[in-house]
Amino acid sequence: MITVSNVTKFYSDFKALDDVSLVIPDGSLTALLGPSGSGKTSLLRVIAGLEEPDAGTVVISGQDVTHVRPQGRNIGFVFQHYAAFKHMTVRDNVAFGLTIRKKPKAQIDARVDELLGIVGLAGYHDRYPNQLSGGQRQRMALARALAVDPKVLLLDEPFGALDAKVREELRAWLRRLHDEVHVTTVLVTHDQEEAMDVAGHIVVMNAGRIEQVGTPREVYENPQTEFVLRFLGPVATLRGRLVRPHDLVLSRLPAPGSVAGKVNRVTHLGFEVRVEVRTHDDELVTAQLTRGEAWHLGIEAGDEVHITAESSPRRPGAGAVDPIAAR
Ligand SMILES: Nc1ncnc2c1ncn2[C@@H]1O[C@H](COP(=O)(O)OP(=O)(O)OP(=O)(O)O)[C@@H](O)[C@H]1O
Repeated sequence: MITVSNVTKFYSDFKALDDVSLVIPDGSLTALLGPSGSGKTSLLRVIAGLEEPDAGTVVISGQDVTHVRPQGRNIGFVFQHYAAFKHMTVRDNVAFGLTIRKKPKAQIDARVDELLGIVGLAGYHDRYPNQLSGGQRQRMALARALAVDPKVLLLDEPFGALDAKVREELRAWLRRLHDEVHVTTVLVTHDQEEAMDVAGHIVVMNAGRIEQVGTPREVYENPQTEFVLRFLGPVATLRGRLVRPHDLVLSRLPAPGSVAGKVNRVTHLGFEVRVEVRTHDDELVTAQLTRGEAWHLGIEAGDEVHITAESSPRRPGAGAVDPIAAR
């Protein structure tokens, strides 16, 4: 378990972290999610010991490590622009931490084989980093970080520099890897889809503070602040109330609490259909329908419709969100 208590971090007179407290459970995969400058990297660096906080403490597995150097914390790291040792083979890069700990050669060879298998680079022992693709290099970096059996794995935008398709593959792969090795993992990302896709817990950060902590479902379906609601997905405004566009229901006939309007535009985006409605109070509202729903309604520009806002957690069958059962 990682326990961060009342951590404040200044860079000169700029407060990058403002009284941050957080508990990261053992074996979890936690994403620190927030816009650029919200303090994600600073928090990760404080956990890693690369930055010392101005106030507060960091405890890892019961040990107060606030003033312990990174080398003494038993953590593994991977950064976005991972600096591999270019003159060393994949084998030697992965073995590095074990070699400097003077482990026996047979033990190192066995561990390297095992790790290269886990990260999908079996047989790549003798290549050099410049003979690998970007995604393969990041996987080698993960193998290297895992080699010394860290208690905690810290990843700062590890797939940030890669193209969308490779990122997606690596995310799926990271999830599987985490299921296999269960090392407590903290991942920094500014990409909400990446966080929702890969993490079991999401810590939403804004301006040096934590806005909300929860499972992907909790933070998406029960956002505690307007910031979280807006950061995690699109929002529409209906009579001043903020809702997700897919929680807007359109009907031909008025319903209790519905708002009347005229369809401005219908956009077909494959599975999704966006319907822009100008209400009679002159609000412009975009509802998101499935193709089936849109077809069923047979809606076209110029039609009169009635809009109702539904909140997804209360939709029949969905039930309340159970923080334990969700993911
Ligand atoms: N070494 C530093 N000296 C001065 N200011 C810094 C330093 N490192 C970070 N900052 C500032 O602290 C704030 C938080 O930075 P941090 O890197 O933690 O944010 P972030 O959420 O990780 O952002 P990004 O997604 O852009 O990396 C930013 O405003 C940044 O400019």
